Amino acid sequence: MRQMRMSHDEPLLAIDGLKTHFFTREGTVRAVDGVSLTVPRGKTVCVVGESGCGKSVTARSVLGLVDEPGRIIDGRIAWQPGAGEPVDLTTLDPKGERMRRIRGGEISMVFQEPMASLSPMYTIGDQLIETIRLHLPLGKEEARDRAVEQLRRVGIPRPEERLDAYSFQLSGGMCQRVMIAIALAADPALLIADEPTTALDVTTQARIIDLLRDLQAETGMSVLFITHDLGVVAEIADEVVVMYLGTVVERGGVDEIFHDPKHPYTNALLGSIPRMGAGAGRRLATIRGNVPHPSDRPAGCPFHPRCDAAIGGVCDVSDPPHIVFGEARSVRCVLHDDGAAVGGDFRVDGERA
Ligand SMILES: Nc1ncnc2c1ncn2[C@@H]1O[C@H](COP(=O)(O)OP(=O)(O)OP(=O)(O)O)[C@@H](O)[C@H]1O
Repeated sequence: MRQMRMSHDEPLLAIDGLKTHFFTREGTVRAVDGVSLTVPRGKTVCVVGESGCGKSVTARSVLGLVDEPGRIIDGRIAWQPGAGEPVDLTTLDPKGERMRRIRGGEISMVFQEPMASLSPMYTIGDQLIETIRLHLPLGKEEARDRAVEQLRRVGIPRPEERLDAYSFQLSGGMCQRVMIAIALAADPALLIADEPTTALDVTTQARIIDLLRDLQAETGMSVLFITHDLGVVAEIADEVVVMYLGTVVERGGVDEIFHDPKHPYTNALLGSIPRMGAGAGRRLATIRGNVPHPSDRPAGCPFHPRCDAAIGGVCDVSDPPHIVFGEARSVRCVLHDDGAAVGGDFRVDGERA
């Protein structure tokens, strides 16, 4: 079932300078603090970083799903599924008609806990058919046929029977397949997957990743995939966005990130991937220290207290420069603030982290 999408150069989604803060009694939590990234048409962009870096809050900001006491306080999220003018999602009422049509219709999301996302009170079929009828002008029978087709598409055996099952009768992997079927029910242009395999066992994880890759290739949709697992990134990404403490520290194509990482944080993340055949006695490198809480952000480069390459009097004092090497290739680090050091075509952007 290949979909034809209008091809033009603008990215499907362009997040620019997004700031989403939580105004808690204890103070302001700058969970997302100036994030810029783009999702091109038909590509999979992975957002990677340790827990607490702001990956989920970035994703939830796109769909107007930021929990209280959070608020988008700055930035733009340009959404352009067709050839017309982009809509800035930050300007839409999160509970309004337009956002409700976009959410689940044009942009869908799957979450980490499939069991928690499905209601135990209704059958799989009820929940799938409800989503289909919400977004597509189909009668009951047609919606039921489409529901069966959707379950078949995500690899659920005997889909007609499974329509009458409840989530608690299915395994975690099957529930995640159902969630993916619901997410894709209205053929969205963008699927946001927030750690969709983290709660699953390793074999099931691999199957779900394969499924998402196949569905992406079949439909031509774009995918924004959030994970802390660089092994998963290697499997599925076209482009990678590395986040640290509410900011994007590096962006690049998947090969560039794995073979030519520029930010010490990216390097450290790569050093912590378990490798096949590395030898049972070999200890895995871990990144020293922890991600500080966003309300307690260090001065200068947020990564400097954990960085082996940090320069005293520089990294602990000044914001790192944003160095742009190409459209989807950039790094925020003073180590590359020198043409001779990196070579090639680069410029230092005026914008600061
Ligand atoms: N409702 C909230 N109130 C206050 N702070 C919040 C709230 N939701 C998220 N945060 C804070 O925002 C920061 C970013 O959280 P986020 O969930 O986006 O991180 P993440 O990178 O997705 O991590 P994980 O992989 O653990 O989900 C965290 O420090 C978190 O404590």
